[in-house]
Amino acid sequence: MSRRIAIASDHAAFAMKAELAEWLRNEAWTVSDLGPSSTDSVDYPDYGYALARAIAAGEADFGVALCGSGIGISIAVNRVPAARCALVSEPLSASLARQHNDANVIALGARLTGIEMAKACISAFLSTDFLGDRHQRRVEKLSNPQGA
Ligand SMILES: O=C(CO)[C@H](O)[C@H](O)[C@H](O)COP(=O)(O)O
Repeated sequence: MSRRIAIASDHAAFAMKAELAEWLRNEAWTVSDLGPSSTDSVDYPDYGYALARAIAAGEADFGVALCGSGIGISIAVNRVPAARCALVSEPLSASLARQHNDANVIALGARLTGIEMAKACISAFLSTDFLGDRHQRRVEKLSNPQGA
């Protein structure tokens, strides 16, 4: 299995991004840090789109998207059709996002979720497979918002 993961944030989650990137590298993931590179104030859509484009281009298998609440960047990521981003705050939702939704990006809120809970969510996400079957049909419909 390929182990390429991209991570991006805004300023509010810069410290969490740095810690999670180092942790993921220690967990044997090849990590692409898509920024930002400082705590200067930035706009989460810019980084969410960069992360989603990396997923769409096949440059990463999974993504981690971070902002203060996780809300803004998850909305941005989900505007790129190839990305399926799940905002979570506990590990069961992270597992279900993989099992039922084939999510390829996990979003977390650095101002709401502690670092150890964030790691637990990411561990659950990355160790869980998509179940397919009836969920496949539903996930395919996510790529066709105009309907059949
Ligand atoms: O997008 C968000 C809220 O939906 C994030 O929490 C952002 O990180 C937040 O809006 C940034 O706020 P700031 O006051 O500019 O730090």
